Amino acid sequence: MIRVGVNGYGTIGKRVADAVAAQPDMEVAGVAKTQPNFEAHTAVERGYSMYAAIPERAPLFGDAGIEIAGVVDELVADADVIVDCTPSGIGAENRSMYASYDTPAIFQGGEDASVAQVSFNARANYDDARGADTVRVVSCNTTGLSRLVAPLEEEYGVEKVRATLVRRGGDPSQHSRGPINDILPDPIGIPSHHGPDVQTIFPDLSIETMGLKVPATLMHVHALNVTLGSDVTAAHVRQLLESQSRVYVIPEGIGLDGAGRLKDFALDAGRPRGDLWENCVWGESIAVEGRDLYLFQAVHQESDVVPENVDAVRAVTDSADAEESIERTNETLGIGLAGDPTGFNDSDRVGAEAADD
Ligand SMILES: NC(=O)C1=CN([C@@H]2O[C@H](COP(=O)(O)OP(=O)(O)OC[C@H]3O[C@@H](n4cnc5c(N)ncnc54)[C@H](OP(=O)(O)O)[C@@H]3O)[C@@H](O)[C@H]2O)C=CC1
Ligand SMILES: O=C(OP(=O)(O)O)[C@H](O)COP(=O)(O)O
Repeated sequence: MIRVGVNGYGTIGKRVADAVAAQPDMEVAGVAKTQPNFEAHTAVERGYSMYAAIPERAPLFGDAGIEIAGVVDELVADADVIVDCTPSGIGAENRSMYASYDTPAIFQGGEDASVAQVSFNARANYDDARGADTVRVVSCNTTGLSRLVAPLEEEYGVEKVRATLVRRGGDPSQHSRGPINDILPDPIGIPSHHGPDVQTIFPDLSIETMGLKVPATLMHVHALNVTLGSDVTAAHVRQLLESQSRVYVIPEGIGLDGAGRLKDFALDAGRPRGDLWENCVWGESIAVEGRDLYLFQAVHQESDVVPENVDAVRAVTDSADAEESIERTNETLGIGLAGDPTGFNDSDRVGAEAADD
C-alpha cells in the first residue's frame, strides 16, 4: 500500500484524499490543516488522521474536540508520498520540508512550474514523472487543454492552438471573491499564463491563450480553434475524442446546454460533490474547416485535476504504467462505468486509446 499524506485540505485536498482512499493500492496516511474548522471535522469523520499544519496551532484542535496525530513534519516523515494541496505559493515554501524527509512530493498548478522536476498530465506525459521526487499536476485549465492536445497531436499533429478561456470567478465556497458582478479580461495581458503552462507539458506546441473571468462558480468554458497537421472531418475528431476516457462528448438533444445543467447532471448521476472529472466537450460544437478544428468544452475546476493527482502518486512511486494507472483510477472513481444511456459513463472509453481510423 502506498501511504499518501495530503497537506492542505481545501477544495482540491479533500477531493484528492477521498480519491486516494478509494484506490486499492493506496491509503491516506493523514491530512494536515491549519485550523479545526468544519472541513477538519469532516476529515475526522471520514477516518483521516489529522495533523497540525502549523505546530503552534496544534492546541486549537484539541480545544475543538479533534484529536491530532501529530504535526505536519510527522505526516511527511510517515508518508510514502505527499500531495501538497495548500494555497498557491505555500507549496513552494513546503518543498524543503518534503526534501528533508526524502518524501516525494506532488504539487498543484497554482505553483510555478519551477517547484517540481516535472509538470504532469497523465494522458500526455505520465512516463516523465516515473520515479521523480517532485511533480506538479498542472492547473485545471491546463489539464483540460492538455487532455485535448495529447490525442490531437498524436493523431493529426497540431500546428497551432488558439484558446479563449472563460474562467469561473471563484469556487462555490470562495466567498472571499464575492459577491461578484463583472466581466474581467484576466489576465489583461496576452497570452494568459495558460499557454506557457501547457508548454510545460508540450514544449514544442504553438499555443496562444486569452482569459476572461465571469461571475460564475460552476466551471470554466473554453472556446478552441486548433489548426491541425492534416485535413480531417468533424466526425473523425469526434470519434477520437469519444475514445478518450477523460473526455465526455456531450450528446446532442439531451439538454446539457450549459455548465449549470452539466453540474446538475453530475449530481443526478450520483457523482460525489457533483464532480465532473472529465473534460465536457459539446459534440455539436465540433466543427472542421480544412485543417481548422473548432469546439467548446467545459472544465470542472474543482475536480478535473483529482484523477491526475492519483496517477501522479503511481508515477512517482513507479508502481504502475500509464495505462494501468489511468484505468485503475477511472474504475475506482467511476469514470467509465457502464450502464449510462447518455454515454456519460461509457465502458468502451479507456485510458490512452485513440480512435480507429
Ligand atoms: N480550486 C481550483 O479551482 C483549483 C485549484 N488548483 C490549485 O490547487 C491548489 C490548492 O487550491 P484550492 O484547493 O483551491 O485551495 P483552498 O484554499 O480551497 O484549499 C487550500 C487549503 O489549504 C489550507 N492551508 C492554508 N495554509 C496552509 C498551510 N500553510 N499548510 C497547510 N494547509 C494550509 C487551508 O485550509 P485550512 O487553513 O482550513 O487548513 C485551505 O483550505 C492551488 O495551487 C490551486 O492553484 C488547481 C486546480 C483547480
Ligand atoms: O488553476 C486554476 O485556474 P487556472 O488554470 O486558470 O490557473 C484554478 O481554477 C484556480 O484559479 P484561480 O486563479 O481563479 O484561483
